[in-house]
Amino acid sequence: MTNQQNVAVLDMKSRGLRSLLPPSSLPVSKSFSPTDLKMLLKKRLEGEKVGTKMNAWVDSMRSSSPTRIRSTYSTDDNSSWIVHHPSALSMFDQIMAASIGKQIVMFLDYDGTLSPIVEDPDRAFMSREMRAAVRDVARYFPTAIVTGRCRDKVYSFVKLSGLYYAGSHGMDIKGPSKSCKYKNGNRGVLFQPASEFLPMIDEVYKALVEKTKSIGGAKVENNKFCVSVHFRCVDEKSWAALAEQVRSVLSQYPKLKLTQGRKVLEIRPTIEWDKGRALQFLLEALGYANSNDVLPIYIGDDRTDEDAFKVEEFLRRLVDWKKIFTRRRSTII
Ligand SMILES: O=P(O)(O)OC[C@H]1O[C@H](O[C@H]2O[C@H](CO)[C@@H](O)[C@H](O)[C@H]2O)[C@H](O)[C@@H](O)[C@@H]1O
Repeated sequence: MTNQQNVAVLDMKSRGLRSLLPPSSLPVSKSFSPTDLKMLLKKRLEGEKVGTKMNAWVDSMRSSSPTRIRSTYSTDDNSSWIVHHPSALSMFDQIMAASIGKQIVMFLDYDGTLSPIVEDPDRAFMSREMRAAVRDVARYFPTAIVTGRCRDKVYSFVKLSGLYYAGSHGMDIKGPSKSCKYKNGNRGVLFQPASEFLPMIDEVYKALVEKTKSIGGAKVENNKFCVSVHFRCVDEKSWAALAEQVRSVLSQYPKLKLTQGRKVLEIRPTIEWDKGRALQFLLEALGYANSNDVLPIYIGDDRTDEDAFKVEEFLRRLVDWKKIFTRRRSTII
């Protein structure tokens, strides 16, 4: 009887423990003290917490970069996103009407907006036609490239000196290297609100390169004030492993946070600064702080995958409009 009871108790413990530990790690004949059990339970709960977090990460990695098919909305559906956010091209005349008497300032995202999305981030080149369209727009309107990329890298792709560049998600802002004819112009502007994070970002970059080197297709990109971990070329089966490596590095750096882009995990400082703040900063630098005389236009791809041809067409129409408008005004005068 006693024996049976003992067996029963042992059985209960081992069944209970089996659910706390992976099967292979269960020493069947070992008896566990209440303290052991408490510790195991605590570990299990911690594990579950991390596990839940990891599942959430992987789910959101899966949902990043929706396909064109998923982002095509039916205009019949009143609740669809596109009804509330109509194409800038179809609203072109209305936008231009709203811009009369105001200075248009152009803000352009790079990846997925000026350049197509490609597998290798080092080969995301923009077309010659797109470069010409951006160059023309910048002739008529103050123009800034606002990107998650390192500023020098995006400059090496865009190769236009008359523009403002805000790299590292707006944490690295520089004015045009050639003379600028706009209001205050503020040609020499250089703003780096996260400069104290440089050594930390460099350290994290190295740690991530090391930790992810065994995961096929993973690529870590140093964007100076932030780091990108690309998983576009990683087999989906390894996404959880990759996310776990990123999490383990990030857990050592409470001053850094994780955000997500298109098939990319982005690690950046927890400062109150982003592309939106960079946009405000640039408007101020151009002399349009709290001004009603300005119409900022931002073109970015976000999650809806705007077609680069549409972006180019919009830029061209803007320049044509400006030329016609200027001609008309000078005829009236
Ligand atoms: O703000 P953005 O200019 O859109 O930069 C965001 C990230 O863009 C780049 O990655 C994306 O484009 C790559 C090339 O087409 C593609 O391979 C990757 O999957 C996309 O996420 C850039 O490489 C990242 O560093 C930026 O964070």
